[in-house]
Amino acid sequence: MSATTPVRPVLPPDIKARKGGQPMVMLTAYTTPMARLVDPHCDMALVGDSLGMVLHGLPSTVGVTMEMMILHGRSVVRGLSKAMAVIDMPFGSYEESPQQAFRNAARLMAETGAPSVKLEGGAHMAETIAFLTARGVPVMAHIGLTPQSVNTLGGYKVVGRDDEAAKVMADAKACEAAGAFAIVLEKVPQGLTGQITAALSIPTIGIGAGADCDGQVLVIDDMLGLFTDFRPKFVKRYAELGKLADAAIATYAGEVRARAFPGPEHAFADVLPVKAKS
Ligand SMILES: Nc1nc(=O)c2c([nH]1)NC[C@@H]1CN(c3ccc(C(=O)N[C@@H](CCC(=O)O)C(=O)O)cc3)CN21
Ligand SMILES: CC(C)C(=O)C(=O)O
Ligand SMILES: [Mg+2]
Repeated sequence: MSATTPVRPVLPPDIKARKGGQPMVMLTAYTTPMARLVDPHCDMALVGDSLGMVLHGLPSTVGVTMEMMILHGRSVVRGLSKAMAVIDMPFGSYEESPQQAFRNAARLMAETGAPSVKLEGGAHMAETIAFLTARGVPVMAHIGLTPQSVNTLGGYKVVGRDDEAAKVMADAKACEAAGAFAIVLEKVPQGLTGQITAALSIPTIGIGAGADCDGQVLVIDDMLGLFTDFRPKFVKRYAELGKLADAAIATYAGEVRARAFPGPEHAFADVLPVKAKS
């Protein structure tokens, strides 16, 4: 491509068109440097509200605010040149009414530059998804385990076993009918994931939902071994960066205490020779 040809950004219709193709790749990113690492390899970068737990030490995603999502969303968008940003709507910013959801989604998009939002909920959010989609807000839905509802669900358990399966399928179909461009399936049994993926004309993106999805997403700090407070079964560790960092910090601490760091190569020469005292 010539230097004068602008790279056309990936937009939600491009993602939607990849239904049934090669699996799409999505990771979270919360900052510019992480976005730069994710961008060349991924189709989408998720500014997940998991940032509340991973970066801010919150006990769940319930305490995440619009201000936190905007600050991190801006940071991520600055680091992307190829992958499409998706930004989570935080708890309390969209559930009240379609109007509240539009006001906050528009703010997230306008103030971060992300071309799409994600919100948790199935059939009960369908009216809101349709309202947003009709007004220029592309929506990725998130069903199955919806972490913002941890207090009503009572934990981060599998959703959609036994008699619950029909409800998850109905949620998926309701989100599709409402105009969602893709759906995240979290901690859904793999057989049900396959049925949902086959039944829908929009892509499914799985996390703990097995292989039968149109794409996969993970929290980047989990797969890099940087976040270790909990380790769901669905996380595969591709690196142990937390362990590498611990070893590096321990070495630094030892060298400082032993006066082995800094060495002369890390220091600056004086302009004039320091005169020896006579
Ligand atoms: N770092 C991180 N990774 C995530 O995947 C993630 C977040 N944070 N924050 C928001 C939600 C919360 N999620 C979670 C959190 C914990 C488990 C977990 O501990 N799962 C265990 C079983 C727990 C149970 O049955 O109660 C597992 O083995 O899957 C799963 C998903 C997924 N999301
Ligand atoms: C786990 C993913 C899907 C998410 O919603 C997040 O990172 O907040
Ligand atoms: Mg989330």
